[in-house]
Amino acid sequence: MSSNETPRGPVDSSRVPRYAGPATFARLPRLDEVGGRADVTVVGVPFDSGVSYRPGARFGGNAIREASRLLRPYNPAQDASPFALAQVADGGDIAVNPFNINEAVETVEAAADDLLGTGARLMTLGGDHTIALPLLRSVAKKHGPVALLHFDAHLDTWDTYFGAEYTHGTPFRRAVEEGILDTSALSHVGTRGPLYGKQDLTDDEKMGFGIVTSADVYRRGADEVADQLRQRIGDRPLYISIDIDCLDPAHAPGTGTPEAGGMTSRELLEILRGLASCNLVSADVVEVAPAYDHAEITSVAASHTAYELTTIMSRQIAAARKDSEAK
Ligand SMILES: N=C(N)NCCCC(=O)O
Ligand SMILES: [Zn+2]
Ligand SMILES: [Zn+2]
Repeated sequence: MSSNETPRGPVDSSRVPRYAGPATFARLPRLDEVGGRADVTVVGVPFDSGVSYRPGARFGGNAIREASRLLRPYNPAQDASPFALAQVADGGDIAVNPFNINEAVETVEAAADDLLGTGARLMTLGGDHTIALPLLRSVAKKHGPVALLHFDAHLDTWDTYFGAEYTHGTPFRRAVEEGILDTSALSHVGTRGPLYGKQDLTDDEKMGFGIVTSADVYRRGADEVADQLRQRIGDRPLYISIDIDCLDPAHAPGTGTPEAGGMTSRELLEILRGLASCNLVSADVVEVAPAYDHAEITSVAASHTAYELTTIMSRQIAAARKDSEAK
């Protein structure tokens, strides 16, 4: 979008009831309806062949789109209208091979290359957590090694499962091995639950990760946690990967590997709002498995999470545009 064009926003819910018509994220236009170019492209990756327990996250993206019908255009928590500040559009799904993980990973990387190549930032809706690896590869091609903020019950830095390198429990070990992460700014948030052994933590720390457990969030509060994370990240290009199982199963029952004792959706949203000044280059929300959901609890939480992330990106795009116009 050039600076003098007005972004095309969502369908007006006061004219067309929000439950009518096919779902796009937040009722935004499809990418092809805005000439194939957007500032932020929302894209689904219906892939869950990398899971170690309950399958079903392949249906996550569309469940989030359905739940996002109720999002409204003004975000008071960030005092911004994200879809007016920048062109946000729904790029549909990346169609990947469910029977060949390696091929699926390659397909996601190539599709992300194409989308990022248009100048857009990506707001990806998973899919299981395997897809974070090809997304990070693509982002690193554009920005160099990126800072990573990983919200998850799990470390996802394990080595292999049944000999498989690309799974939803291993993307961040692969990413560190490939040198696509800035190892001076890696954090897990929301970590909890049983591990295979203490070595899991030793390995993870060696890779450079800091851990903010879900109990830390509860004890210290969202603002203090966000402050600490912001300091660690600085002005590095940042990728945020959000496994919805970072939330307690009470707040996100619809997921494949639930763990008790997680964050509330309020804590997650507040931490994200506290990161609004970070240079967020792309993000994902993964592991929504609607078959285990009730009353859209999980997909509503995921849709609001994606909304906050989109708002952060839109605000930065608008601010950068203003800056360059002033020059
Ligand atoms: N990324 C998610 N959601 N889960 C990873 C769990 C891996 C395991 O079963 O040990
Ligand atoms: Zn997880
Ligand atoms: Zn995960």
